[in-house]
Formats: sequence, C-alpha cells, structure tokens
Amino acid sequence: MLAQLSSTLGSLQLPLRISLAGGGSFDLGPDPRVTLEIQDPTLLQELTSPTLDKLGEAFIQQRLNIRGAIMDVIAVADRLSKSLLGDAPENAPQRSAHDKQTDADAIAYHYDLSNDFYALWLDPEMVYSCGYFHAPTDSLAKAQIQKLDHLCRKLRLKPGERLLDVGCGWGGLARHAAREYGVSVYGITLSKAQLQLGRERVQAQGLHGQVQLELQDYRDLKGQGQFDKVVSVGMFEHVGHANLNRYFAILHDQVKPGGLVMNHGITAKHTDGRQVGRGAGQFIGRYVFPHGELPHLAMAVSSMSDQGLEVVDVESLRLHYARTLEHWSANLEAQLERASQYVDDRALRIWRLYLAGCAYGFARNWMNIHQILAVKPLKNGQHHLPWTRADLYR
Ligand SMILES: C[S@@+](CC[C@H](N)C(=O)[O-])C[C@H]1O[C@@H](n2cnc3c(N)ncnc32)[C@H](O)[C@@H]1O
Repeated sequence: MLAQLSSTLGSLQLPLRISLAGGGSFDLGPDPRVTLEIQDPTLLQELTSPTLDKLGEAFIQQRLNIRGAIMDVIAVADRLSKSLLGDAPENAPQRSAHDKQTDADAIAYHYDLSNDFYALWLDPEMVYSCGYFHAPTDSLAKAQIQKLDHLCRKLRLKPGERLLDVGCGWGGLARHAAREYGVSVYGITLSKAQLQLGRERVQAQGLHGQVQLELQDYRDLKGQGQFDKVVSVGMFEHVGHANLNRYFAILHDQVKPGGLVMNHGITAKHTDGRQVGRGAGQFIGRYVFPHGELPHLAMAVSSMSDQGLEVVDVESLRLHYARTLEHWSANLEAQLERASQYVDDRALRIWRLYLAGCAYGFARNWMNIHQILAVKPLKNGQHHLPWTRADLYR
C-alpha cells in the first residue's frame, strides 16, 4: 500500500514525509518540513482522498501523529488535499435547531473546557475574539486593548450610560468599558466557568458597583429599552440562521431609541453560508463549535434591517483575526506540556488544529469577520451620531 501511495502522491512535490509506525517512509518532495506518522495502516487508503476533516479526525483519534511546526502542517495538509481533491464547492450546510438546551450544551463543551487552559494562550484580559492591530507587529495584549477601545469608541460610550454585553466571555470588555469609559455594564454568558472567573476579576478590580455578570441566555433578556448601548462580540456565530431574526429583534428591543448596537462576529464567505476548506468547516462544527453557524454579512445586515436596526457602519477585520489566531496558536504551541495538565490529549489535539487552521483560513478568505454598527432610530427617524467618523481616530 505504501508503494502504491508513493506512486500516486509522489508527483505532488510537497515538503511532506509519510512514515508508517511499523517502519517505512517516503517523501513527497525535497526537504520535507512536515511528517505524517501513520499509526493505523488502514489510514493509508484514506490518504488518496484526504479531506481536511478526515485528516483532522485521524489526528485526534491518534491514528495519525504529526511532526513539524503546526502552521506548516496545516499548509501542507491543505496543499495535499487541494492537489488530490481540487477546489469543488461544498454543499450548503445543514442548519441546526438551536433550542436553549442544545445551545447551553454546545457552549459548555467549548467554553467550560478549562479556564487555566484558555489563560495559557489568550491575552491577560482573556479576550476571546479578534484583536485590532494598529501595526502587524503589535503584541496580542496591545491588539486586544486596542480592539476594546475600538468597540467602545464606535459605541460612543459616555460616563453614566448602561451597556448590555451579550456573550461577555470572561468579562474583559465589560471591565474595560466600566473602568475606562465610566459606564455600567450588564454582561451575560452561558458558560459557568467564564462567569466564575469573570466575577472574580470584577471583584478583584473593585468594579462590582458597575459591572454585573450573569449566566443567562440572550432569549431570556427581559424588558424594553433598558440600555443606552448594546454590544455582542464573537457570540452571534452561536445563534444559528433560524434564530437570527429573533436574536436581532431582542438586541433591538433592549436598546433605547437613538441607541447603538454593535455586532462583531465571524461571517461566511458565500452568501448562502456554505463552507469552504475541503471539510475544514465540518471539522470545526463536529469538534470545536458544535451547532456553530456563520451567516454571510448580507444576511446579517438584512436581518438587522428587518428588525428595525439601521446599519450605519461596517468594517471587516479579516486579517486582524488571522493575526490574532497566529498569536493564540503560537502561544499554545509554546506551552503544550503545561496545556496537557489542563486538558486531555484529545482536546489538546482539537484545539491545536482549530487555532492554526483558523489562522490559515482567515488569511485565505475562507471566512470573514465584520463589526456591524447599527442605530435604533428615534421615533422621528433621526439619530445623533457624529457627521463623520473622525472622532474614532482622535
Ligand atoms: C467567543 S466568546 C466571546 C466572548 C467575549 N465577547 C470576548 O470577546 O471575549 C462567545 C460568548 O458568547 C456566549 N454565548 C453563546 N451563546 C449564548 C447565548 N445563547 N446566550 C448568551 N451568551 C451566549 C458564550 O457563553 C461566550 O461567552
């Protein structure tokens, strides 16, 4: 089988070595930077049609080990996959039902993994979304603070205002907005682990009079027009296409007339939301973000508009997310031994592939990320936004 595979793959000229655990190896090109060590010989047959989800799955099942820098592994695996499978478009994905219990389970699976594990590779504020790099050499910590400021400035936060943070994570934005902009913040998450650490940090920083974090589903938010501003960062990827109108209707209801809503989230490349990446999206859906769904920007804007939110500003941060994920991946790769004290081997393999793979995917336009700012117009149709964006950059 190895000889047969060698003749099928030998012409690809990839910097890849394939070796069998029992002995034997062949190189697909000169100077192999990456080695795939086949632990299970039945995998050899599957290598003739190597989708990225199949390769990823073999890795997490320990049927395959990898040697080489993780970013090289992803790049070589993609070239292998592309050479043999081409770039045929994927089918439109199946949509999930998204009731409260499924969503709570999906969030617990990802975010309750281990606070210590996340703290190893996120920035000190534990912001788990795309940073904002003024220069590509900015550190991750700097880029995350710049991102928090970018959001707060776009929201034109003023002292004394009330901000709702939907999907607040470990509370980094809530604390920053309270401390630096003098607002009071109500943040919600579905993750118990996030809530616990987020609350501890609020207490430790003496912000408990200003910041309230709760375990709450966005569908359980009560009342109307209680907040001057609403922000949602890296959360609407969990909402699902079927619930998008309901989600934006809730954000609309929560904000006062004249108030601003910022939705910052990952968006699909194609307008019908079909995935790209020869199985990479399926891998993420199965092992990283169960029930995650990416709407296209057009779908998000259309849904916001239908719910009475007037879109006033849109910014793509795609390359910023590629850079952010490069930092996260490099931080994790540098501490694999410590990471293995916090999560099991399977989770560690999944998260290694996910971080490096998403860095690769954002850099190649497999998906995008947009900050969409909207206003809920006053009854007379007016709003009080500045005439230009100049105030954002002063
Ligand atoms: C990628 S994290 C982003 C966290 C934070 N906004 C940040 O930028 O660091 C997504 C967040 O959305 C929250 N979330 C997802 N679905 C939710 C739901 N149905 N209701 C409330 N929060 C939800 C998760 O609990 C998590 O805190």
